[in-house]
Amino acid sequence: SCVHPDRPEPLDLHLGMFLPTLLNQATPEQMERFFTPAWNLRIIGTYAQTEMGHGTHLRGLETTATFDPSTQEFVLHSPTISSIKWWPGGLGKTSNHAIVLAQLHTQGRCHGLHAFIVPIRDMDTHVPLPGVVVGDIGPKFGFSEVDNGFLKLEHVRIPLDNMLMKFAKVEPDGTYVKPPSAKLTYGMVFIRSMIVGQSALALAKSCTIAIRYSAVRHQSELRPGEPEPQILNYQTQQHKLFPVLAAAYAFTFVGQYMKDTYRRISGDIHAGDYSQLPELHALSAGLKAFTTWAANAAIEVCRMSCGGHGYSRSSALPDIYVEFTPTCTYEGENTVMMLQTASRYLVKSYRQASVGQRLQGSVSYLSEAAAQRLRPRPVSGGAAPLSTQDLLSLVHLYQRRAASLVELAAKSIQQELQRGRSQEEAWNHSSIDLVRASDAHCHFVVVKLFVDKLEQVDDAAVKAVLSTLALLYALKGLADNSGDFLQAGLLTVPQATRVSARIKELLEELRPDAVALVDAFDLNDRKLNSVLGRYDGNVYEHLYEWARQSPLNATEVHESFHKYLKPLRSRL
Ligand SMILES: CCCCCCCCCC/C=C\CCCC(=O)SCCNC(=O)CCNC(=O)[C@H](O)C(C)(C)COP(=O)(O)OP(=O)(O)OC[C@H]1O[C@@H](n2cnc3c(N)ncnc32)[C@H](O)[C@@H]1OP(=O)(O)O
Ligand SMILES: Cc1cc2nc3c(=O)[nH]c(=O)nc-3n(C[C@H](O)[C@H](O)[C@H](O)COP(=O)(O)OP(=O)(O)OC[C@H]3O[C@@H](n4cnc5c(N)ncnc54)[C@H](O)[C@@H]3O)c2cc1C
Repeated sequence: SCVHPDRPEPLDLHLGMFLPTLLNQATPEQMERFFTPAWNLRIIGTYAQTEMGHGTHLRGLETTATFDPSTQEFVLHSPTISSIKWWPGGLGKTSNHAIVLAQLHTQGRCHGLHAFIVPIRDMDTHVPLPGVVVGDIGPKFGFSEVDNGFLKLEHVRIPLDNMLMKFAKVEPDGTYVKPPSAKLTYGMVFIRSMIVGQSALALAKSCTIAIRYSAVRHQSELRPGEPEPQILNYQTQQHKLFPVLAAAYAFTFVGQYMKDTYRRISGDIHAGDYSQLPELHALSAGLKAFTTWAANAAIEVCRMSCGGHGYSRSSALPDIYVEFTPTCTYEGENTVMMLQTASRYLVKSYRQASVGQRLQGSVSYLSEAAAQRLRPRPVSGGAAPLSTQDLLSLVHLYQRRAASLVELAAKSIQQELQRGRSQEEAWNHSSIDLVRASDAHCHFVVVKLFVDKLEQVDDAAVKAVLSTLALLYALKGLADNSGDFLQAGLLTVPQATRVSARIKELLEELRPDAVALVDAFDLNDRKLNSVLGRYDGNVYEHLYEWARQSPLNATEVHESFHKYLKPLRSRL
């Protein structure tokens, strides 16, 4: 069948990770030897890092690469059942090479995880090479188009020059040369940055389908005796879908920002300036987790808002969900990514700000908060006046919520230490607070970027409707997380009531533009692949046609009648 755009494919890892890893970590000679044939699909590769026993804990990966100076080769080996590479996309049946992440051993010492290019299948016959046991891991929740595979290496030898050596090196005598920064070998920042844009696309597709269908679907009675209304006129339907629409726009802008930031900082890194790598790691890890969790939940809201037909594959919503949901797991499991952002960036920045350091980038607000803590608090101590119309004041509110939760997490660690717990235990007993702090930080970044984007919009009408969407996104987030704002003294109960009232007004304001706002995503019918989301709104005829095409309808009397039902009857 023709390849459908956006469906997962066996070549995704080749295109999305094998080639980018070569670009980031191969020497010019290795680029010549591997990138060119890989670009021409002579070499088809995957990124084999995860093992059956470890995905998150990279330092726990067991595959070894031991240098043999007598033959100038590395010996790649899977020492235990749990060390078998497990999950890499395209590994099972498609790839003939793999970038294998293994613990490098040379001159009797282990130097940690490094990347090695390992041929796994014969370039002509595609038969697995000697010492290579490779196959598919079996059916999954989805991703049925992709042969996620396993790879067991039995003392497989590769040349010295198959270790990606742009940063770290092994000399012919086995001497290990450290990389300029240990962080350069982690990788994965590229895909995490791209996933933010994938979250936006998944949201745009889902709310386009759900909002268009909600404009076509008529159901029940709003006013006795009147025709059944469009379900999009129900306040509850708007309350489900319009925040998703707002998030789709928000994440589109964040996805663009993430791509631009990745491009800018990876350019600096290639020029030898690694100073921004911590910010890029923290931002990509946090925003990947924040946007995928939010999008994952929102796709289900869109599906359920379409009633029974949303559960039909004809809507495309089940497939969008099944294909999107692993983004919360792969490329860095979301909880772990949130902890990375908090522990490796936010708390570290909080401590620097607390001793007066002026912070830059997305955490500069922590310096403001530290300075604020040194100033005498206002006697009233109450929440500042809340404007449900002024976007900048809402950005400031999100900033203060984030600062408050970062401080709460940092203080929790301090308190645990004062109770006599070890560093590791203190951090673990504060990890719920750490995740909350990361979530709040990312939420602030998203709201701020949405509002910043409005400054670039010249068309008054477009700016007005985008401002309404931004207001809805910010106020809905405030309502959903009112506990944080109340706990931080940033919101009062009367203000929370006003927020709820304002949200209802915004839903009403957006109703006339809702369909135009999803049309603006410009997702054609082929890309949406949804009967419910058709641009022409001609749902029922196409739903009937779609059902008629079902394989089960190839015959009027299915063979099961003769094979099972009829014999069963005769035995009763
Ligand atoms: C163009 C066409 C495209 C076509 C289609 C493309 C679509 C592709 C679809 C792809 C589909 C599926 C792909 C899925 C692929 C995968 O899943 S690959 C495997 C992913 N696995 C992970 O992400 C593992 C997650 N775990 C980790 O990253 C590490 O274990 C973790 C960071 C959590 C902990 O590692 P430690 O070694 O314990 O590190 P720490 O002590 O926490 O930190 C040490 C310092 O290093 C810094 N750090 C950590 N990670 C990074 C990084 N990635 N980049 C930069 N820096 C990093 C960290 O901040 C610490 O710094 P400090 O010492 O504090 O200064
Ligand atoms: C569809 C799909 C495609 C994939 N493609 C690839 C690929 O191409 N290449 C590849 O190498 N891998 C791939 N993976 C594997 C993926 O990267 C891992 O599944 C992911 O990194 C999570 O690791 P894990 O499965 O070991 O889960 P675990 O790390 O075991 O996580 C299980 C639970 O433990 C928790 N946990 C783990 N560590 C901590 C911690 N330090 N603190 C708090 N909680 C913690 C997690 O939050 C989670 O709730 C793919 C996975 C999927 C589902």
